[in-house]
Amino acid sequence: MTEPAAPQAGAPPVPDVARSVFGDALPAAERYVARLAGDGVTRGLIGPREVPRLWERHVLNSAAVAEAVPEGARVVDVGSGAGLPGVPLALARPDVELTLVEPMARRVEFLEEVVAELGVPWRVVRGRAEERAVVRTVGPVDVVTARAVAALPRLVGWCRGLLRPGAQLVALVGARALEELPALLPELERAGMRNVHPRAVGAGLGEAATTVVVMTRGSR
Ligand SMILES: C[S@@+](CC[C@H](N)C(=O)[O-])C[C@H]1O[C@@H](n2cnc3c(N)ncnc32)[C@H](O)[C@@H]1O
Repeated sequence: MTEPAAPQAGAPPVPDVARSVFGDALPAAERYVARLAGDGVTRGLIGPREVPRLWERHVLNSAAVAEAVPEGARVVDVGSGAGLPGVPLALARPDVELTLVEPMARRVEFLEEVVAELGVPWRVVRGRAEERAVVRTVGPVDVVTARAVAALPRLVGWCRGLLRPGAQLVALVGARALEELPALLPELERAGMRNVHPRAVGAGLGEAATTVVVMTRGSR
């Protein structure tokens, strides 16, 4: 995929667990982290205080999503921002076919540069998930991933058109969204989603372990 990464000034050290998560793609993951720590900060995509915790809080936390994604899935990462969780997911799981969807021009530019630097076959699409042109270009897919994009009911409304019936939405959520989940179930079901459940992922990744909410689009 890419040559081994040269150590970069300012890039945080690689945690041991990253080797087992990324395997042969570790050099590519290191390049991505170096780019986030450099360009990502100067261009305002990542806060400078995030740099020391880029691996655990962002990259490994995103790669943990891989556990909830079936083999060979067509995946769209919606509201990808600087590439999270899509980029670490697809580096950890080269079997998936990844599209990154993001409306903001400077973030799209960053994502296109990441794809070019890593020499990977991912698509970057500029637009909002719910736009007809985006749905026409991208969908329908097997899995939509999202981190920190919107509350679940709104996210479902935006992503429905991208999900084929039976496809899954996998959303990384914080503690508050998890607490609110039981109260949201009727609304999510009215929006056509089935089998909505939280799933712990990334056991063994230390502080990068997290929870995703997984739900399946029904047939209507
Ligand atoms: C808080 S950022 C999170 C970025 C990234 N997922 C992460 O975890 O670092 C939310 C992102 O969602 C994008 N976004 C907002 N509304 C969107 C929509 N309707 N469709 C796709 N992306 C959207 C924003 O441009 C922004 O990049």
